[in-house]
Amino acid sequence: MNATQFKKLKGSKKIIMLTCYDFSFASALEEAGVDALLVGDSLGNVVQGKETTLPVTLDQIIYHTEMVKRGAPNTFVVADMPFLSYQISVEEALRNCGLVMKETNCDAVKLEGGEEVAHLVRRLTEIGIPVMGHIGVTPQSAKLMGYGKRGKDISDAEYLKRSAKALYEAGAFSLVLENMAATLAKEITELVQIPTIGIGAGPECDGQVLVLHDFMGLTKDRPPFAKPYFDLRAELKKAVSSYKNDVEQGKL
Ligand SMILES: Nc1nc(=O)c2c([nH]1)NC[C@@H]1CN(c3ccc(C(=O)N[C@@H](CCC(=O)O)C(=O)O)cc3)CN21
Ligand SMILES: CC(C)C(=O)C(=O)O
Ligand SMILES: [Mg+2]
Repeated sequence: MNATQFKKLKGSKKIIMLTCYDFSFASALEEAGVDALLVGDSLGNVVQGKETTLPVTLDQIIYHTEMVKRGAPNTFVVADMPFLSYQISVEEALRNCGLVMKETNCDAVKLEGGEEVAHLVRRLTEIGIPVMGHIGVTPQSAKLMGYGKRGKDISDAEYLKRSAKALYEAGAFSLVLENMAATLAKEITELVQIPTIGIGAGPECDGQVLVLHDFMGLTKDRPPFAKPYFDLRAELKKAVSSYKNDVEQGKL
């Protein structure tokens, strides 16, 4: 699937997306039938144990994306551009996004920001790099804006709607809507002709994304909107105790 085909999923099916950071999970998630994998800069939190996504480097995103695409060669894989890899200048952004495409075989890049990055989305699209936008809570600006729900007052809601429109018009093939009022996410989903992928943005988006470790019930602190579908922490405790019994009873 290419990004133009991905775009056409709007209105035809709900898009199931998870984050992923390595080969084995990528392979298992492809087999499980997810539509798309995001190599999120959330790897800073769930893989590296950092407090924010800010320390994640371009090399780390390349390293993880290359492994994920190898594990899921037939799945749409998006690389999340890390902080400072696309904010300095259009030239640096084109070089860094291009490098990710060259070195990982991924299918698209994602970058955070609203109308203020639309010019960059247009340039990337012009050179053949598909861009997924990301508005609402944007963790790379959490030191400035925090993680609180977006779009609660009229001026923020207007900014987010203008931004969705600007990113769509600049050529973005899809938009992540993170932690925003569900009514606003619904309006944005109706406003743009590209699929919206929600996380904490209510049920009316065209698809949903969750951080894999939250989804599996592995993270201790997860955002209030992240619903676990498995209790991996509890299952690991049970499995370790069963392993311990086998070892102690000389069964191995
Ligand atoms: N494990 C994990 N899951 C995620 O979904 C995730 C990450 N990490 N790291 C990158 C970003 C950060 N995200 C977050 C993190 C926290 C809140 C959160 O706690 N929101 C509260 C308000 C907190 C505040 O006001 O400061 C809320 O009620 O919305 C939301 C999104 C989503 N992303
Ligand atoms: C939460 C998703 C959308 C993300 O950007 C990430 O995992 O880094
Ligand atoms: Mg991210």
